[in-house]
Amino acid sequence: MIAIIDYGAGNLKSIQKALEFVGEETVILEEGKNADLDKYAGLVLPGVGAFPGAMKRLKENNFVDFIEKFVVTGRPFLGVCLGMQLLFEWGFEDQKTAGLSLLKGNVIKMETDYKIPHMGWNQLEIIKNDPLFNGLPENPHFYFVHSYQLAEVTDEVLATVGYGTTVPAVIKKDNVIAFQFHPEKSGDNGIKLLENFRELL
Ligand SMILES: NC(=O)CC[C@H](N)C(=O)O
Repeated sequence: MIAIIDYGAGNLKSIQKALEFVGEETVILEEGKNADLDKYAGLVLPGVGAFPGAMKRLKENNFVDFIEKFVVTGRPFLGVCLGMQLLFEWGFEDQKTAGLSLLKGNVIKMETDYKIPHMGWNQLEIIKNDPLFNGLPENPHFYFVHSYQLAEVTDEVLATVGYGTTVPAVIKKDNVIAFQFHPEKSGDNGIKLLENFRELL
C-alpha cells in the first residue's frame, strides 16, 4: 500500500487514481503525527501550489518528522512537481524558504526566454539509465506545469528536459525519487513510470 500525503496542496485524486490503475492500494494521509509508517510500502508527496505555503502546511500537519522517519526505512519515497521541489534545501518562490533537505539543490525561478509557466508535453533527455525507465521510449514525453526549477543539484540527475534552459526532471538518491513533471497526467508513459516505481516497493 502506498500512502499519499495530503497537505492541502491539491490534486491528490489524479495521482491516487493512477496508482490504483497500476494495481496499487493507496491511502490518503491527512496528519503525520499518528500515522503508522510501518503500514506503507511507499510514500508519495504530490503537490500543486507555492513552496512557502506548502512547507508551512507540511509542518502544521506534522509531516516533516513522518517523512524523515519514512525515508530512513529505505522504502521508496516519490515527490511529484511541487512535491519534488520541497525535497530540496531552499525554495526561492515568493520568499526564501527552507525545504525538507532530503536532496541537495535549490529551487529557483526558471531562467528561460520561453514562456513561463512551462506547461504542456515535453521530452526527457535520459542522462543515466535506470530501471525506472524500463519499457519507456528513448526520449519519453511527459506533462509539465511549473515556473520554478531545480538548480545546483548535486544528487544524481537521471533525466533533464530542455525549455530554453536545462531543467532537472528526474532525480534519484537511494530510495528518494523526484519528478518535476506529472506522471499522473502523462498518459501511457506516466503509467509505465508509476509501474516501475511500484516495482521498487
Ligand atoms: N504546478 C505547480 O504547482 C508548480 C509548482 C511550483 N509553484 C512551480 O511553479 O514550479
